[in-house]
Amino acid sequence: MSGGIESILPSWSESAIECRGVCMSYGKLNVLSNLALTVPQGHIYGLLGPSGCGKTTLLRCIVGRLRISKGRITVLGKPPAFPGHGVPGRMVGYMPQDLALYDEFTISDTFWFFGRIHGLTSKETESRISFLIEFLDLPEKSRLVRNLSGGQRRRVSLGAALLQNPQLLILDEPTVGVDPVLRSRIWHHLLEIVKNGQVSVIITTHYIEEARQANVVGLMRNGNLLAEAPPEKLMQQHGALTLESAFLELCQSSDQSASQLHMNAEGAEKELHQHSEDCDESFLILSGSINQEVTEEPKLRVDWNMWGKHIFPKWRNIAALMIKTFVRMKRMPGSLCFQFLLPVIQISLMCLCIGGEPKEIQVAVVNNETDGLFFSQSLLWHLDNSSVHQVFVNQSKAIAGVEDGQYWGIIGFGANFSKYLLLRIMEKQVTEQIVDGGSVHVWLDMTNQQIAFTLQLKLQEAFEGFIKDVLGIQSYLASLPVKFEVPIYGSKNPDFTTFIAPGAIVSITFFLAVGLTALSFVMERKQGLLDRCWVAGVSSLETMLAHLFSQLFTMAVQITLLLIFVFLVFKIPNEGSLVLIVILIFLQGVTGISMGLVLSSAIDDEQSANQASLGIFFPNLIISGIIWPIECIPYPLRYLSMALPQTYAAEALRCIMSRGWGLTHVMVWRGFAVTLAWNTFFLILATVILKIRR
Ligand SMILES: Nc1ncnc2c1ncn2[C@@H]1O[C@H](COP(=O)(O)OP(=O)(O)OP(=O)(O)O)[C@@H](O)[C@H]1O
Repeated sequence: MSGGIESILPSWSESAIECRGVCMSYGKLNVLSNLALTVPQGHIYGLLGPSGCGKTTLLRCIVGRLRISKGRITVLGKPPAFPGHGVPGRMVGYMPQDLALYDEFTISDTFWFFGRIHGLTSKETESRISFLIEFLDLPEKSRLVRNLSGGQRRRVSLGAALLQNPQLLILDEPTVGVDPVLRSRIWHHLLEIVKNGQVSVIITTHYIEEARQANVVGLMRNGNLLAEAPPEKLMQQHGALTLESAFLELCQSSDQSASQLHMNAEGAEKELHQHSEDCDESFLILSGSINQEVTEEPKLRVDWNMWGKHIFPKWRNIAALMIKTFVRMKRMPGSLCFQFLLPVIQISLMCLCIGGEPKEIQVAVVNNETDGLFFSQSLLWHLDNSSVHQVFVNQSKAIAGVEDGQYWGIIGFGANFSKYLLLRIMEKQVTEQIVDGGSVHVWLDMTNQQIAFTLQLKLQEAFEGFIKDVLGIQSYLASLPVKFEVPIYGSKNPDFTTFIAPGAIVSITFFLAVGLTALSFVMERKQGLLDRCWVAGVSSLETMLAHLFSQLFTMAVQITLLLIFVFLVFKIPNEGSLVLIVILIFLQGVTGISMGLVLSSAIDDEQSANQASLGIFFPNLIISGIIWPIECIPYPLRYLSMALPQTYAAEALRCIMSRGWGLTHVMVWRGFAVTLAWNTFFLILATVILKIRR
């Protein structure tokens, strides 16, 4: 059997594809075992076999998308993904089984997209589009792919593979769902393009009989090639009238060989040898015999190039991918508005609902004062009416009201409140009874900390205002012996919104970027779009960069709207540099994108991507000191908090906005440094995972 298929098939000097001793498995599932296959240059090769036998897997190994564990593959003279090789790239036209088309594209957009990647000129693209539309009987080129029928989509997908007139066509079931007339036209076209010997085609099909038009057919079963020969020879050999019956016969004899091998390995080996000798003149190759020979061949596998086939990114590809993203955005205005407005909605809700002062707190007032001064009344006038709603009732109704949850507390005055209060202020020595009678008695429902704190604060403010009224310039006599001077940073009455806003801005930007990146990559991978672009010559680095650049545009709009709302609408104070604020938020967005890349490289379906994004969101929000100061976090967790991407970034933004600090302060540059470090880490991690999982 030396020389393999080349020695027995007529007049093909070179092979377009050569596979020798190829093994490939998904985890423990061995899909290709010791497989040998030769696609002669300038011929059509029909790869046949039952569902699940490994045809698609083999094609993906041939285009370099899957890594083989053993053996050798040569495509157009070099291993796939060899540096500088056009496979993947312009030399190969790949039509995957799962169509892999952008639903939001029109037919014309689809061809333009692949045309840009292959570096076709506008004129070339236009003329190919006109030809393909006519040849593949496609509807108007302005029709959206998502509105096409299954068969029409399949033809668009075939058109994308034919677009650049590649030297090698790899077509995974291009004729499924295509009517017999068009099927015959497609075969006719394939026969035409291979005529001059420059183009080779490997095609899989479930319609075994249509493969009779191929120059060679390979019959695959259980990851092995049972036979490889011109169809007529194969039928002749088995005395079969159809290719299907020849295939059945081959399967049966392969089963018999396998069971005999199982019963008596030595005997079976002899038999196989005899059988292969018998077949030597018959153009039939049993995979067992050919494979034994080639497993000894040196293994040549290129796996150093994690990015595909070129190390330096091509701007042409990045531009094509960015145009793709913008076209898709244009076609999905609802989704675009959602992306732009979501951060604004989130920050607005946060500013409106968190950190504000409670309003209309119902409080029962029990005023038993009977003397003529009515200081109690004067003090109640100073109580902020917008926050505290006073309801005058008697003692028993007040207690019952608090117990029923009707009031948040009771403010009580004794019968001699005014008299005793005056005595307390004026006299040097007073009894405890006078101090007690001159005090406002407050019973609070303390189950709601924020409301209870507000009531305490409002009563304190009311008392201060009242004392000023009563004592005028001598009011200091009744003040606390603690004086809060003008604050060094911030205002005397800080609000919680000012504290939470910087952290909220950072986490909204970060998680939106995580979610959008992870989802878009996972969806594209699932639909086979990433694979198809990769085979067309786009490297993973270019895909990442294009996503980053387009996402930066989205982020620019998001951040502009976010800051307009934060500073102009909600008037959150800012003492620092707007430039630093914008850069830090952008960097956090980029960290989010890189984390999204990590998730999408590790996760295969959108549900898991959503779960992962959500799963990270809440713990991160809680532990990063965004909602509550990190000083409240117990120690082991505080170390974890410090290591998270948002803790120091939120702190830095807070320092810029509230204290007006710049990069000279450690708390500010530390936020930038940690953000950049996380960026680098996530990008390296995504690259490593992509390399491992490729
Ligand atoms: N990503 C994957 N992970 C794990 N197993 C896989 C994966 N892709 C395919 N397989 C398995 O590998 C085997 C071969 O699949 P493959 O898609 O190559 O078959 P096929 O011959 O192309 O089938 P069909 O004609 O139905 O498309 C099948 O058992 C399939 O379940």
